[in-house]
Amino acid sequence: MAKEVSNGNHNSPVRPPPTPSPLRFSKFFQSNMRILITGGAGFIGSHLVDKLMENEKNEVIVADNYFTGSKDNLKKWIGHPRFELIRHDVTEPLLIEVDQIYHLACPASPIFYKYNPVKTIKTNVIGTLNMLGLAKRVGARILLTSTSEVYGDPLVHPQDESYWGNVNPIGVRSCYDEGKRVAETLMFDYHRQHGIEIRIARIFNTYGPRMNIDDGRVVSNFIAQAIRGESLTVQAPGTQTRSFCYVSDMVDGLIRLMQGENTGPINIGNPGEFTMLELAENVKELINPEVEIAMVENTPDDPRQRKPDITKAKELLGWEPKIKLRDGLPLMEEDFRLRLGVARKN
Ligand SMILES: NC(=O)c1ccc[n+]([C@@H]2O[C@H](COP(=O)([O-])OP(=O)(O)OC[C@H]3O[C@@H](n4cnc5c(N)ncnc54)[C@H](O)[C@@H]3O)[C@@H](O)[C@H]2O)c1
Ligand SMILES: O=c1ccn([C@@H]2O[C@H](COP(=O)(O)OP(=O)(O)O[C@H]3OC[C@@H](O)[C@H](O)[C@H]3O)[C@@H](O)[C@H]2O)c(=O)[nH]1
Repeated sequence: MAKEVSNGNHNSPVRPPPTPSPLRFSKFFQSNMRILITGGAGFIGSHLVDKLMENEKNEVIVADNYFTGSKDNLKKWIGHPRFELIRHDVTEPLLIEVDQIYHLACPASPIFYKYNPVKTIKTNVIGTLNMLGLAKRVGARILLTSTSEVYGDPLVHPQDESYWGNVNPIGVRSCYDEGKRVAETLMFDYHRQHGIEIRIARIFNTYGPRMNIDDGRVVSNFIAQAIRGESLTVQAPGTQTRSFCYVSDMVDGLIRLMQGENTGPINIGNPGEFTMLELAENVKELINPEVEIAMVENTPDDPRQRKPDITKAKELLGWEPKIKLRDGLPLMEEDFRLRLGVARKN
């Protein structure tokens, strides 16, 4: 009979994890850690690749179907002996040998996740099942990038991890919100039932270089519009709030969570909260004071307020964000100007 261990976060005992792959305690001349990043060709994933590749003991494998990601984001690593890129859709099983899995694969921008909602659910549910099956087979630790959207249109503010959320189960955002909620459930069921080592990050709005220019998310929209000299499209009423985390802070938080001893869920985000009108005013002032701000129609079920309580991340991971919005926006502007081919006027 297997000895039962406590998972630290719950009173109920869990089964001990399966035996990790021998690769985790690897041999001479081999990397110590083989790390799979699903969705590694996307925005956050490619920055995570950059950070993990800095450690010479890591071998990084990216599996991505390029729906919203691109090989371009990884071009500096293609051909590197410690890097491998696989065109793969996570809704299909993947048979490889790895020690850690960062499971990011899923379109994140509302216009992309609503484009094919059934596929978004398949990605979240079947994709997460497949990655948990892989983790179980090889004894890998798996981290899921969940989202602040599991809190829906929150009635508690700021949101801490004990809040169960206020999600519309039949709305146009549900494919993503409910998909991620099921993905979290699957993670905990595999943990309790099979002893899989899990980590769950609830990511709040993240921004930075490499976001798709036509991504549709608010920071990338405003920066591209400001650079092109177009009006900044604030969706009504403009008083809705978000809290924006710079991508290097996010990557640091994800790695700490993976390497630490806590399953989560843990909020990772920047508690600096802004209305969309305030964001537009900041972008206008920093990037192009000549542009106008235009109020446009919003989409259904847009959350009215969002701000992470990061007490848990501070206490359990020793993590808090370092980059303020007004410092992060110019870093992103530089990358967008290069890609749009528009130089700054002096
Ligand atoms: N950026 C944010 O503000 C934010 C906030 C909360 C949660 N997240 C989560 O973080 C993760 C990464 O987000 P991002 O902002 O980098 O988004 P992104 O769209 O830039 O990256 C997602 C990546 O997943 C890939 N992908 C999508 N479906 C796939 C599938 N079926 N099989 C294989 N690959 C697939 C895409 O091609 C892309 O490379 C997502 O899981 C997202 O839900 C992001
Ligand atoms: O051009 C725009 C785009 C968006 N917005 C507003 O900006 C706010 C943020 O919208 P975004 O599309 O950037 O992102 P959302 O916060 O709605 O969703 C995001 O939340 C967390 C992640 O899981 C995902 O990356 C994404 O779903 C919304 O209130 C939206 O109405 C604008 O005012 N103008």
